[in-house]
Amino acid sequence: MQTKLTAVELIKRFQRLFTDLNHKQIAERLVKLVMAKPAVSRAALIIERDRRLFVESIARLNAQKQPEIDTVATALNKLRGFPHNQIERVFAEGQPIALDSSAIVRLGHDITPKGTRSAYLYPIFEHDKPIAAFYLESQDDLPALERSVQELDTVWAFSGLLARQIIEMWRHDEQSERHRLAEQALWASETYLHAILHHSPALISVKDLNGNVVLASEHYKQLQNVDEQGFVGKNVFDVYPKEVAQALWDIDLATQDKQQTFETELELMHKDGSLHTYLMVKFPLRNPNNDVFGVCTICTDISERKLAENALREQQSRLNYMAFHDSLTALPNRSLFYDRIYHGLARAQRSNSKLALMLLDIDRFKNINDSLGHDSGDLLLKAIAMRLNEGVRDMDTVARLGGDEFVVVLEGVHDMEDVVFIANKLLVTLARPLEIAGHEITTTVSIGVSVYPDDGTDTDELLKNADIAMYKAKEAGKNNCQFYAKGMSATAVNYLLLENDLRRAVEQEQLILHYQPQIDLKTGELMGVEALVRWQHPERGLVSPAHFIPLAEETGLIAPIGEWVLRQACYQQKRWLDSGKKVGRMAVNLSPRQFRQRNFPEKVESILRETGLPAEYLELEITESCAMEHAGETINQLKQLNQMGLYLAIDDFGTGYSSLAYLKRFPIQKLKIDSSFIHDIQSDPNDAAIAKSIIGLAHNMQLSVVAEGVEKPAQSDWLCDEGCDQGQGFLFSKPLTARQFEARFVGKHFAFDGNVVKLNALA
Ligand SMILES: Nc1nc2c(ncn2[C@@H]2O[C@H](COP(=O)(O)O[C@H]3[C@@H](O)[C@H](n4cnc5c(=O)[nH]c(N)nc54)O[C@@H]3COP(=O)(O)O)[C@@H](O)[C@H]2O)c(=O)[nH]1
Repeated sequence: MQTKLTAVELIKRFQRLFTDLNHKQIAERLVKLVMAKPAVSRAALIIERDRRLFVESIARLNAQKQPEIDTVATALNKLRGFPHNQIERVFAEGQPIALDSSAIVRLGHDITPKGTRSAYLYPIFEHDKPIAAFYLESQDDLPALERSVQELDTVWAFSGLLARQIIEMWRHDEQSERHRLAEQALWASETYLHAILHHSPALISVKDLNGNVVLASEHYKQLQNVDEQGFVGKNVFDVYPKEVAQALWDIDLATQDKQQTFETELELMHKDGSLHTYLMVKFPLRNPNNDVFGVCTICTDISERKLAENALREQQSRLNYMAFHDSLTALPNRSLFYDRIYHGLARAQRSNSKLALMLLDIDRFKNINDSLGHDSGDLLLKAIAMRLNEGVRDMDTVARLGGDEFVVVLEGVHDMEDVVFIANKLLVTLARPLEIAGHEITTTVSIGVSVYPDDGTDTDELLKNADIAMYKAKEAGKNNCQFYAKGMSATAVNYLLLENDLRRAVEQEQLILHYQPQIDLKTGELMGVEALVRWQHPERGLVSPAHFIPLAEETGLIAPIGEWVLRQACYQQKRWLDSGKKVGRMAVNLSPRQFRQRNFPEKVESILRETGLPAEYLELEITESCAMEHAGETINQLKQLNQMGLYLAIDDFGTGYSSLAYLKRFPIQKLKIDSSFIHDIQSDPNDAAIAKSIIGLAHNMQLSVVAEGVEKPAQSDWLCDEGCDQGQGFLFSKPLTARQFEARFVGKHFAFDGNVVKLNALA
C-alpha cells in the first residue's frame, strides 16, 4: 500500500533521485518516472535549447512490457515518429494537448506506434514560459492516460527545475567543447606556425608598424648579418646593407599606406657567400577592426628557377644563333644573309645608293678536301671566313651560303671603283699562303659580282647574276673577279652549276638507265643492248650523259656513277635472263677514269657476284682514245677482264689514233664504228672507205663489228652489204626505259620500230 509523502519528503526524495547525475541521466530518469505509470506506453522529454527543440530522451515498452530508454538528445526535426506540429504547438501555446483515438488516427499511422489509442502533451514552465514538454502515448483510451497524467503532478512540478538543469548542463558542455576546440585550434595553429617558421625554406616575417620584426622564420639565420638569435626583435637596418634596408623599408611603408600587396625580386647574400634571388611578397596585416597593424613578408628562394630560366634563355639565344649562323665558320648563314640583304636593299632603295653582292667560290676546293681530308678542308673554310671578315668593313655582311661558297654584301656603294678595289683586295688576301695541318696551302677564289639596281632588284636575281659572273670568273682561269654583264650566257655556267647537283644525284636516286638494242643486220635478231645513263634532274629535267659524264669524269664523280650504272645494268640483265627474255649481251660504257681504277676488275667481279649475272652476258665498252692512251695498262686491265669471261668492245672506233700493234694485243671481241662515219656513209666516199676499212680490219682480227648511229634504212642496207655484223641506232630503236624495252617483247622476241620490221622481213 502506497503511503502519502509529505512535500519535504518528496523534495528530498527527488533530490536524492537526481543528485550527481549528468543531463542525460536526468532526462532518462524523468522519462523513466513517467513510464512508471502503466497507462503510458511511450514517453519522451523535449527541451527547448537555444530556440530549438531537442528530444532528449525517449522511453518505450519492449516486448516484455519493460521500459527501454533511449537518450537521443537529437533535434526534433531530425526525428520521425513524433507529432511535430502538436509538440511545437505545446511550446507555442503553453497548454497541455490531449489526443484521443480519433485524433491519433488523424495523426497517421507512421507517427505513433501501432496500437496507440491516446497521447498527451504536457508543457513544463519556467517563469510562465514553456521550456520543456513531455510527450506521452498510451495503448489505452484517453481517460486512462489523463488519470496517469494527473498522478504525475509531482514529476511535473520538479521538471521545471530539472529541465533548467539539463539546459545549463548542456550549455556548459557545449561551452567546454567550444573551449576545447578553440584550444585545440590554437594549439594547431601554433604548431603549424612553429613548423612553418622552423622548417619553411622561405623567409617569413611579420613587422609592426615601426618596422620591428615580431615574428620571423628560422631561414633568416641563413642570411649574412643575421646572427643565431634570428631576425626577431631586429629591424631591416640591423640586417641588410643600408641601401637594401632603405628600399625594403620604403616598400613596407608603401604596403602600410596603400594597404596593398607588393611583389618584387631581390638578391640576398647567404652566410656561405652564395648570392640568392628571392621573390618577395609583402602584404598588410589587419586586426578585426580592419586597421593595419603590421606587414607580413614572404620571400621565396627562386635562385634555381632563375638559373633554369637563364639557362633556357641562353639556350634559346644559342639556338637562335645556330639557326642564323654557320656552325663551322660562325658566319651568318643563308637565312641571315637573306635577312641582311633584304634590309640592305631597302636601305639602298631609300638612300638611292647601290649595293654590291659578291659571290666567292674557292677554286679547286674539292681537290684540297680530297687530298688533305675533310678536317683540313674545314680549317681552310674557317681561315677563309676570317680573312673575308678582315677584308671588309664592319657594316658589310660576310656569309657562308654552303660548301665552299661565300657571299659578301657591300652597302652604300657610290663608286664601282670601290667594289673593284675590295674585290682585288680579297683576291690578294685570300691568295696568301695558309698553314693548314702542317701543310702550306695556297688557294684562290673566283668572284662574281652583281650590283643593285643595275643587275637586279631582288636577292634571287642578284644571286643568280652574281653566280653567272662567278662561273665566268672560273671560266676565265679562276682567281679573278667578273662583274655581271647583261649578255653573259648562262650555258657554260649551267654546266658548272651541275657539279654540286651531280654530287647528290646518285644518293638521291636521280640517275636512270635507258637501253638501246643492237641488232644483227642480216637476221634482224636482237644481239645485245647498250645501257645508257640519264640524269633525271629535279629542276632541269632529263640531262644528257654527253653533258654530265665529262663533268663526272673531271670531278672524280665518275667512280660512284660508273659503279652504279654497272650494278644496275647487271641487275637488269639478270632479271631479263631470269624472265626468259632473249636480250643478248648487256653493253656498259666505261669512262677512262673508271677503267683506270686499279681495282676495277675486282669491282666488276664483285658486282657480278652480287647480282648473280654470268660474266658472258656482260660487255664492256671503252673508247678508242681511252684504250690507246696508256695502251700497256689497258692490255693488263683488259686481260684481267677477259679472263673473267667478259666480252670487250672498243667504242667510237675511227675517231682516235689507233696503233695497230697495240690493237692486235688487246684481248677484245668487238669494234664499234663511230656514228660520225655512218651519218654520210652513202654520200661521203671517205666515210664509206673508213667504214669499209674498219669492217675489214675487224673481220681480219676475228672481231665482230657494230655500226653506231644507224638512222636510215639505206645506211643499214649499205652496212649489211659491206658485211657489218650489227647495227645500233634510231632506225631500230631509240634508247628505251626498261619498261618500254620490255613492252617491245613479243613472247621471247624483241619487236623493232615499224620501218625495221620491213627490213627484218627481207631477212
Ligand atoms: N662512261 C659512260 N658514258 C656513258 C654512259 N651512258 C652514256 N654514255 C656516253 O654518253 C654519251 C652520250 O650518250 P647518249 O646521249 O646516251 O647517246 C647515245 C645514244 O643515244 C646515241 N645514239 C644512238 N643511236 C643514235 C642515232 O641513230 N642517232 C644519233 N644521233 N644518236 C644516236 O649515241 C650514244 C651512244 O654512244 P656510244 O656509247 O658511243 O655507243 C655517249 O658517248 C655515251 O657513250 C655511261 O653509263 N657511262
